[in-house]
Amino acid sequence: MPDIRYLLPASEPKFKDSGITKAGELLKAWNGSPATGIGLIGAPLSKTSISHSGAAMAPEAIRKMLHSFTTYSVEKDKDLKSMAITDFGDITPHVTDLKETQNRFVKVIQEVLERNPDIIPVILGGDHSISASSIRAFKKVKGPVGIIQFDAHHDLRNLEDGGPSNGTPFRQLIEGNDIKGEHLIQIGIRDFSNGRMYTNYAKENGIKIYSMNDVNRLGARRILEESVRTLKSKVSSIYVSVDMDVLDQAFAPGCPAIGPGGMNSEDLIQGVQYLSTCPDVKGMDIVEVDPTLDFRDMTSRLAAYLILQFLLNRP
Ligand SMILES: N=CN[C@@H](CCC(=O)O)C(=O)O
Ligand SMILES: [Mn+2]
Ligand SMILES: [Mn+2]
Repeated sequence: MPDIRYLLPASEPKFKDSGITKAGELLKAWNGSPATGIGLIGAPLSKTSISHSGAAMAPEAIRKMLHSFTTYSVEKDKDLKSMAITDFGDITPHVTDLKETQNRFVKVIQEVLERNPDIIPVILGGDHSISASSIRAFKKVKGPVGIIQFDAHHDLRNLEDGGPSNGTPFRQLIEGNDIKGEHLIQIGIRDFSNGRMYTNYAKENGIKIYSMNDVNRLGARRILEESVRTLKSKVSSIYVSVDMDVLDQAFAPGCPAIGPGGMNSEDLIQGVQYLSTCPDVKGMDIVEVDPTLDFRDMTSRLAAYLILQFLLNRP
């Protein structure tokens, strides 16, 4: 670029405050050597969604929204500016072969985890189908895994009606013997969003359900403390799966399956912040954000904020 004062590449921010670092600046492309800390992996797949979804565009939108935050937490008086978030990029889906795409997701995430044993992966969906691949890879590398799933839905649908979709990831994991039912805890399950057959399937398989009434009665923090305590006595690591439709529609307009009566964003934020203090929590995904449905990037921005909260208490 020719050296003319005030003439900058279009991609550069138009204003730089010398006292502020933007959270987007923490993203550092993986250089191939073993990384530590939080590592982002994009899993841009939403052709597997039952409802119309553009969630494949979420990894890009969420990364962009990191630039709307600074690195400073006023609550903790802590600046994250010297930390890095390793960006592993996005996994390339096959255009038409969804099973091939899901296999690729397993293989790539497995290889990233094997070559970076100390990273805490944050996988950005994509619709919720990606969690079946991601948790399968996670278990291959880390051993028995317990799951804390934030979701309005069980995602335990039968596989005969539509094959592996965003409604089936936890059914696939149970039927594939990747996890036991007792290693899955579902938080935020809500009315008129599920079928009795699937709630019964959850109960018969020992899955612990905290409905929205439980969240309102006990508080997310107490539920998470109980969940971490239960899981850590049974498994070697905990994976958190955040389906953003666990939130009330007022907080997550960019999810395909929005509805009323869900969690508020503050409870989810505090919950993720608490989970970031738990050494047994070794991975997370954020799914079901569709930037094409979103309003003023509210849902992508909240997803980016959750990543920062997840980073906040890491050494
Ligand atoms: N992960 C989302 N699962 C929901 C929504 C499915 C959809 O409509 O796309 C479910 O199975 O009901
Ligand atoms: Mn859901
Ligand atoms: Mn889901």
